[in-house]
Amino acid sequence: MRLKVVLLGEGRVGKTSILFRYIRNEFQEKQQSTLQASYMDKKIKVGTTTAQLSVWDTAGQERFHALGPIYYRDADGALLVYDITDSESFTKVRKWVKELRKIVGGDINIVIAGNKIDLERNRQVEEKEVLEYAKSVGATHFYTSAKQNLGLEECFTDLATKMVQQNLTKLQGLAGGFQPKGGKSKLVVVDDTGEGKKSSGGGGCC
Ligand SMILES: Nc1nc2c(ncn2[C@@H]2O[C@H](COP(=O)(O)OP(=O)(O)OP(=O)(O)O)[C@@H](O)[C@H]2O)c(=O)[nH]1
Repeated sequence: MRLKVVLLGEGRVGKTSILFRYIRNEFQEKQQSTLQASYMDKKIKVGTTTAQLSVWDTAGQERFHALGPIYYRDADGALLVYDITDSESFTKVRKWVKELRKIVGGDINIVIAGNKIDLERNRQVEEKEVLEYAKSVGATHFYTSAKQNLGLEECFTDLATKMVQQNLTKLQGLAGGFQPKGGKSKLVVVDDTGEGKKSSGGGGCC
């Protein structure tokens, strides 16, 4: 099962760092700003299902905001990242949630990550506010540190679990759609040649 995740959030909150730490276990103190979106793949196991995650990193700077839909419109899930030392970056999360719900729809899976938890002493975003907000929009919230490799496995596992469950439910729904009301499935052959009698009786082919 292939699943697409998009990382969204204000510039400098740590999206690229989260991606590099989660997939390659690398971290750079002087990570450059993203100018072009890119993605990395990772296999993840959820129960008995193996999913191939394509995790897309997007540019957070405001001037790139209009590009957002290109990356998120066919996403199965979004990881919305803010920096716990920057309250503006949390305000931006609220905007992303509204935008995603409006454009992609209510069923996109959302996880919120409060990054840079290693800088707790400089915290600007109140925990109570974040947790209440996350609950109100049906998202889960995790604290992460790309620098110290904290919370990332939990974050992606939670998002992957939601996406896999949603996909399995959709697949079951589709399979159910082919079941005739009577229960047993029947193959109905529709003859559109106008010579139905000829082909159905004789046992010959074509
Ligand atoms: N202390 C600390 N610094 C971090 C952490 N994650 C990222 N950084 C630093 O924050 C800065 C910005 O990180 P990026 O990963 O480039 O942030 P981004 O959200 O991808 O930024 P844009 O590409 O501009 O959207 C870099 O200097 C990182 O080293 C973290 O968990 N803790």
